[in-house]
Amino acid sequence: MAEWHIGVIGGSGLYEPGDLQDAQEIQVNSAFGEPSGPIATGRIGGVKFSFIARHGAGHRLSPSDVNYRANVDALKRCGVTDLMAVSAIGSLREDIAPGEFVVVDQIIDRTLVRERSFFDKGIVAHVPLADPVCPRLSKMAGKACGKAGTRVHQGGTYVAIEGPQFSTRAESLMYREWGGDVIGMTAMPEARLAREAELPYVLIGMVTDYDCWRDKGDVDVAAILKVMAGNADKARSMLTHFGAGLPKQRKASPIDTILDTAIITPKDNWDPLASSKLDAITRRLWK
Ligand SMILES: CSC[C@H]1O[C@H](OP(=O)(O)O)[C@H](O)[C@@H]1O
Ligand SMILES: Nc1ncnc2[nH]cnc12
Repeated sequence: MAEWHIGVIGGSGLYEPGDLQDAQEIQVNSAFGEPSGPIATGRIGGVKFSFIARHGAGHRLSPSDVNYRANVDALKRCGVTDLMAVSAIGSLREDIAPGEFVVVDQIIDRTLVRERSFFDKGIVAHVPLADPVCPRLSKMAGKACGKAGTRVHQGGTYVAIEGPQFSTRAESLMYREWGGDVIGMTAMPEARLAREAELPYVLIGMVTDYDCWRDKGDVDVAAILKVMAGNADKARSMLTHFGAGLPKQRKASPIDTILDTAIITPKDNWDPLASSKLDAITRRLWK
């Protein structure tokens, strides 16, 4: 059993975590390039948290420009044990309304041009991804959303599009046919990379709009921004309740050691350059 250390990736609208005590801002270098910005570390409810704003200060990075590998690697270097993503999402279902939260449990990946693996050269790994989020964290996050006073949907399929444009109406209708419940632009490759970094991942979507399947018009960014401000307050409250509600000690998760059975390249054949880039992620296996 060990201490929790929650990494938080704050999406559109959530640029700072709120109630972070003993806060410090640190710059963390990654062998995978530049993270989106500095990491704020501190404690919420006595639990360690490290926070990064996904789109950087002032929201300068588009979903395709976010260096997802560097962000996950930098948080791993800080020693986080688990990863919580908070994201603005559109709804593909009548019953999921703007202002509500969805604890996502499945993802359909429609992204096109992103680095999606830490194991792209010199060491080959195939991690399982059937269930891309951690059920334990999802349950606790759902409870925390409820305590923050928002209606929460426990489970839902997120369609990850490349963006930055919103979808065409035909695409939006097709995603509904596919079983998509919500839509966004960032859950992939983030969830893939979290799994490769042996970090249990939870994704809390804050609904801002109905995408374009429902009404005649377009998705309206001005309307999104209005809903987003209220959502961000609720997300900060959710983080406070989440920190307060965690059990004192963290029990091991199967995801903590997922690379034991995923790396197919024998250690003797590991490329030294790949190995040194992957030092934070594979250090556990060096012994
Ligand atoms: C501002 S609406 C579109 C934008 O918001 C979401 O970002 P994030 O997932 O980081 O909250 C969505 O994925 C798009 O990037
Ligand atoms: N309708 C939508 N499509 C894609 N990403 C979104 N993020 C928030 N609303 C969205």
